[in-house]
Amino acid sequence: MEALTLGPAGTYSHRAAKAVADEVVFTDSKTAIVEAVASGEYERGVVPVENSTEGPVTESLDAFAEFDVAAVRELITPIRHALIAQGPEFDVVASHPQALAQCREYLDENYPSATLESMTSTAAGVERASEDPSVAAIGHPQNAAEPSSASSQTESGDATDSDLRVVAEDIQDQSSNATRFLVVAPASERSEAGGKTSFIVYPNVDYPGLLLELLEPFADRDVNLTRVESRPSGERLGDYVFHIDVEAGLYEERTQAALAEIEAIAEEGWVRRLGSYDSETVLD
Ligand SMILES: O=C(O)C(=O)C[C@]1(C(=O)O)C=C[C@@H](O)C=C1
Repeated sequence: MEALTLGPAGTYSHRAAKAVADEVVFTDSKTAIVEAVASGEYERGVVPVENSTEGPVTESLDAFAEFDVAAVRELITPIRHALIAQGPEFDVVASHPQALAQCREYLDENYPSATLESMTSTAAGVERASEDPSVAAIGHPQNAAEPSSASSQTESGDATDSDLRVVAEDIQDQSSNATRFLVVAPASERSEAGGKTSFIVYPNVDYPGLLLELLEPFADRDVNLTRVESRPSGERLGDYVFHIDVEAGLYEERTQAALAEIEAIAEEGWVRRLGSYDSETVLD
């Protein structure tokens, strides 16, 4: 099966996608991944949704609220960042904003005067570092070639891709840094089977105790919530869309009963079931 994910080759998304697809194709936006799966252009998409250090990947969450897709699998992968450059001297550190944020303390301590540059992905930062010796990237260590020898310089002395080296390893601020990805499929493949369920609620009303009312149906049935995230609806200030994950499958009577209560509370808005899925840890 083919999966669309964040490129170019070498991103953490690529590494996660390899665990579920024979062929991985790339784009440079998470919204584009979800949209392409919703429209049926791709059978599967792999998008990051949450990091243990930096929290939600908001672009992915907003895309789930905008486009109708099913979440069919969860992948959790440890994220161990390396600093990759052509040499130890550089002025700029280029990476995905999530990766820059996950290494904030390390960068403040070791490279306080470096300029931080946001890229569409960690691997895009590596490409940038391969083209410019004044730029370092943050990404998976395998994006760097072995330390270069003099023979890997071009005649002009320009650096080649193989001049990239790992300047420092394990630079993430938290050693347990991990990112959670969801594998998305067309809405028709939504499943009721699995140990976890994700859904999105837009109540389109606001009154004291609303959030409590939305969560109580699960507490009442002893269903554990694993995540609650509020995102602005974009309609008006203070108006939210709630992303809720629970540790129960849609096949379970208690999940269906809780969701029926929530649908009644959100009758002015909408509830989208992303579906149920199982979770697995993908190493490397
Ligand atoms: O840039 C990448 O390598 C990605 O796959 C994206 C992403 C993200 O958006 O969270 C994925 C995992 C890491 O947490 C850092 C970046």
